[in-house]
Amino acid sequence: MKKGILLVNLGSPDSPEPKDVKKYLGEFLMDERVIDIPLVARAALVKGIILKTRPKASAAAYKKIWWDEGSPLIVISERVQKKVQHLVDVPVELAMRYGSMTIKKGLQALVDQGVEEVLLFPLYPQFAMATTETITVLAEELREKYFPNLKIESVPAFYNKPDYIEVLSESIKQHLEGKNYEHLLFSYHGVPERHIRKSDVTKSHCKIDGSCCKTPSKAHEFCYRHQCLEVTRLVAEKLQLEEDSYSTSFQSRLGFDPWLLPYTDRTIERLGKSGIKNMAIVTPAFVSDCLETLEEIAMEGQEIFHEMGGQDFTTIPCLNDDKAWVELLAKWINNWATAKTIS
Ligand SMILES: C=CC1=C(C)c2cc3[nH]c(cc4nc(cc5[nH]c(cc1n2)c(C)c5CCC(=O)O)C(CCC(=O)O)=C4C)c(C)c3C=C
Ligand SMILES: [Fe+2]
Ligand SMILES: [Fe+2]
Repeated sequence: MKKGILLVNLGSPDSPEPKDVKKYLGEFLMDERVIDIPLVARAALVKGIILKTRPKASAAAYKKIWWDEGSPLIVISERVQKKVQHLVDVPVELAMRYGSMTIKKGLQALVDQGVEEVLLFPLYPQFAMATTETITVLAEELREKYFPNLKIESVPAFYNKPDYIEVLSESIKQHLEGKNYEHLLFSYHGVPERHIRKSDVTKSHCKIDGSCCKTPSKAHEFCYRHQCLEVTRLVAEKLQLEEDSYSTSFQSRLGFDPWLLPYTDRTIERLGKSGIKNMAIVTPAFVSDCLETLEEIAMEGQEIFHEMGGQDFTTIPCLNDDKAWVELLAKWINNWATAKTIS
């Protein structure tokens, strides 16, 4: 059976203009695994409220980070795809969950090359209903409808794979070389607390406050919060960070529901107020820099820190097209193509 790979990331609008941002946000936020409320209520919230005001504000934010070649998230993902393709013998295509570079087009491109068995690779280290799950569910729906003879296997969350932790830790170490930072903040994209409860396969493990996340449980295979906390713990162990010199927070909350705590903006504020002058921040829920890292963290986060009296704010880039990361992706893909396992 001829094999092929489909790398999948989140997606971006076609341009930073409000009309394109509105179209993109409409598709993104109407996903039942992103805003997980009944359809009628979701449509009223998204179309009746969010899309009336947010596209203009989001478009202004996108304009600040947009590159000549396009959206950073897409341009970086394309660079990764091309570099990985040079290192493996199977076809590698790239798709986005939302926007123009659809998963359907990605699967079609592989089928057109004679591929019969696909490794679907969501580019997210941690599992979340709003990221990994929505990709695998949509790919399966498309397979049933358009590609019934195709076999699709998905890469599960890779947050605790030793070789991933090694590559991430090394990248953080390199970017902190020569920096006299006092605190390293691990900021992960947030999700509503409700999402964590919904993904609890045991239906009884999750305590939301995080007290459960250190108790071994089957629930952790699908617990975003546990997986984020584990990345922080494993990197801190690898880099031998001193206790109290690092912490974890969650960014980008939307709406009024409770999201995972503590919030990144409040944490930066608190660190600045507490007299920390030099801080660094890393964003390991994203493998590519994007609006949430380049604008919300590197611009807004820095501004908050400075307003609170902080001085040096170091933002560590995502893995992007880092050589070691590309080589690791290629290694996993080659392992799957030859031995059917990515380890
Ligand atoms: C770990 C990855 C992500 C999770 C989990 C996630 C959940 C999530 N996001 C929203 C709402 C928005 N996210 C937006 C941008 C955005 N989100 C992610 C990743 C995750 N989102 C990325 C990589 C990006 C950047 C995309 C880019 O083009 O660079 C936005 C749009 C921007 C804005 O208006 O702020 C929204 C809205 C929800 C509701 C959610 C729920 C679980
Ligand atoms: Fe998001
Ligand atoms: Fe937990």
